[in-house]
Amino acid sequence: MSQKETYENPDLKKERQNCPFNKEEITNLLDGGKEKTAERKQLENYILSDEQLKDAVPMEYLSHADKYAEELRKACLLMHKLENSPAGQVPTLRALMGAGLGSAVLKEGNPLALHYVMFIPALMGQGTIDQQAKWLAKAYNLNIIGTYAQTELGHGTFLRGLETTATYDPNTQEFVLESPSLTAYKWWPGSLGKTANYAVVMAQLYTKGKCEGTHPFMVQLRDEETHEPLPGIVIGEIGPKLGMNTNDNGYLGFEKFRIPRDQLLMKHSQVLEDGTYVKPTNSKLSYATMVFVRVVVCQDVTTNLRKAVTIATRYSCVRRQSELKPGDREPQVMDYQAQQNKLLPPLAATFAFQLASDHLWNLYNTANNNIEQGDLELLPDLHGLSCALKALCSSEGANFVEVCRQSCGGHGYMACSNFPRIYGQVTAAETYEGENTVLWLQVARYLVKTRKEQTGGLSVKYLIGEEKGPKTVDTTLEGIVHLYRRTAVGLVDVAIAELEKSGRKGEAPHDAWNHAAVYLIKAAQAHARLFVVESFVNSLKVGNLSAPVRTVLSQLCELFIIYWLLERSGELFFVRQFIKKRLVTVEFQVRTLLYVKLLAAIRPQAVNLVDSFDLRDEILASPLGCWDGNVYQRLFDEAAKSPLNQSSVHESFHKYLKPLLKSNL
Ligand SMILES: CCCCC/C=C\C/C=C\C/C=C\C/C=C\CCCC(=O)SCCNC(=O)CCNC(=O)[C@H](O)C(C)(C)COP(=O)(O)OP(=O)(O)OC[C@H]1O[C@@H](n2cnc3c(N)ncnc32)[C@H](O)[C@@H]1OP(=O)(O)O
Ligand SMILES: Cc1cc2nc3c(=O)[nH]c(=O)nc-3n(C[C@H](O)[C@H](O)[C@H](O)COP(=O)(O)OP(=O)(O)OC[C@H]3O[C@@H](n4cnc5c(N)ncnc54)[C@H](O)[C@@H]3O)c2cc1C
Repeated sequence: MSQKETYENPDLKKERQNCPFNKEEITNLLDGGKEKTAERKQLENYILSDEQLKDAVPMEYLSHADKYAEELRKACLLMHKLENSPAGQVPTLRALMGAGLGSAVLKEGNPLALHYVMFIPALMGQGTIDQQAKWLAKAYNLNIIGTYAQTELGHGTFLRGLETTATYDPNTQEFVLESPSLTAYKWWPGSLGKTANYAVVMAQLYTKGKCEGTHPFMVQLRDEETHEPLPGIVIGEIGPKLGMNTNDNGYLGFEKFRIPRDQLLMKHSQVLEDGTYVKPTNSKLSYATMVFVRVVVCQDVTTNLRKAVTIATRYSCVRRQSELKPGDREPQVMDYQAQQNKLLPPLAATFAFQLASDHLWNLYNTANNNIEQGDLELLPDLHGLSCALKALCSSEGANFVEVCRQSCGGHGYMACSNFPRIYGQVTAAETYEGENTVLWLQVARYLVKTRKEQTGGLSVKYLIGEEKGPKTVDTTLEGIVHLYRRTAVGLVDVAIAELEKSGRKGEAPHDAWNHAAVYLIKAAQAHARLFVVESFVNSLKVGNLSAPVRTVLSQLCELFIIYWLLERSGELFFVRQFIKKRLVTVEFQVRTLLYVKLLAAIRPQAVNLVDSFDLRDEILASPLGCWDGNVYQRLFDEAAKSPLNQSSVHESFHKYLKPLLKSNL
């Protein structure tokens, strides 16, 4: 029987009556078309109907090692199912690696994720045709399993500071890999601890006595039969983390470990037999794998946020608490304006982030195709935008997930609510693939350069030339977007002024940069927000939307844009001409009024909107968020699974508590 034919909480039922828009239209929009929705549903049925992929007990009750073994069992089973998948191989892999369908089966992280998310992309992006011919088929067929080993105990951010060396020996035509210190040990790579037997390793390349910087090397780590580490390889797992505990992050040391010359991935730079080094056209091409992951992380974080918002919104319409009108029945907590203020901005953000991530994905594909043809023109814009959106979506996403958890009161703190796992994954994305502050500073570097040199890519065009648009308060959506633009330009100018002030005081450029960091980061964040709001507004202008869907999406768009403006109103004060014209005060008052009106207007559609995400109960994995709203029964059922409830008196009572009770302390 489908979940929709069973019990349905009466409050949720009421929320779902008279929905003014077609939910399916939004589902199709988010999936990328009707056919894509059908394909996704088919894939979900195929995967989620398999009894062997279900958990016998909740993961929280397993030991660290058992969790890993259990997730690996399911991960391998999923790979066996790949062949007969009703969707294509790539869509299936994408669904299984990320926060959507994959998370319904592998709740604590997929031990094979790095193989698909970084190892294969690194081979494709960094390997020559010959190298791809040698390893790609093996990797796709899972004859070998790889990871991406870059970060070390001593350095994650500063890649030029990596210590692992790969020294070319022309006599044997081999590279000798070495970890010269404890801090040189690779530390963090996912799947490295126990799963992978190969890795793309980033190491400082030495040839003819000279260091040529970090380069990617294909390295076998374990015997293909016994899985034992090869002689000269020191390997292990780094231990429990805040989340993602079955990604088996690991450590790796090299003791004069030799690999053949042709295991340097040589698509962009080469070492010839005699040791001659051939430079790449751009030294940052070896960073391309990170760019790919930054792009997909934006989509992944958005999927996770959608889960959190669905759980919190449904729960808030089932939960009744306190008194709104004296003497009346306790209201649904969603009817408190304070609760709407918590949940409707993240609901709107899921649309804003998805639309911006779609833009980034398109830019990535175009830029990547051009790079394959030797045209690197789009690379700076791709780097700037991928850093900006990765940092924005993950940081705002993590904050929103935490707000969703809080909006569920005590029950949101339960492990079974799924908030701890969702938060663990989203906050990890604030750190991995470039720590966010570091990425903001990369964005700022691009903005300052563009503004000063008056040349840059599409995403920074607004920094070139004089700003256009109204100079007074304009209450249209376009007017607000213009305010965002003026703020973004204004903050870059403030940061540049700060840099120049330090320069006039005689500070060296690197010191001036450090002393302007607060302004630089604000400028980078304003730029990222501008891109997101512009994407949202522009997406609503085009496309084949029905009038009711356009109405509700426009309300969400407006709410989101105003929400951010109010949240970040302090930043308007940095821009001098806003204060001069008393723009800030007027804007603030007008916007607050409108914001509150929009909360009330969207409130009745909150459940219908999260329903349109079409996230199956197995993906939400939370008694608080299930479609039927049978929250209390499901919480009780979850508690029944606790090992502490398997006997009326636990053995520890006899061992510890009883002697204490009987003693006379
Ligand atoms: C089919 C399957 C796929 C499906 C996927 C589906 C779902 C997956 C979703 C989720 C994933 C799930 C699981 C994965 C989980 C975890 C994976 C985590 C993996 C990792 O966590 S893996 C390690 C990542 N670790 C970093 O992320 C290090 C950060 N640290 C850096 O990134 C650099 O260190 C930096 C940039 C800070 C300084 O680097 P530096 O010191 O060398 O730079 P420097 O300052 O000298 O130069 C500056 C000049 O380079 C340009 N520039 C810099 N970077 C560029 C780039 N990338 N591209 C093009 N240009 C670039 C600048 O724009 C400038 O340009 P200009 O000079 O013109 O201004
Ligand atoms: C869950 C998870 C999975 C991971 N998976 C992988 C993997 O598969 N492969 C891999 O190679 N790595 C992986 N990593 C490592 C990850 O990429 C690094 O942790 C990350 O890049 C941050 O580097 P760091 O740890 O050296 O932080 P640090 O750079 O030491 O950061 C510490 C603090 O210093 C600040 N800081 C550093 N540099 C600057 C600067 N220039 N200006 C201002 N502030 C600065 C940071 O903002 C931060 O506040 C993973 C990490 C996590 C958490």
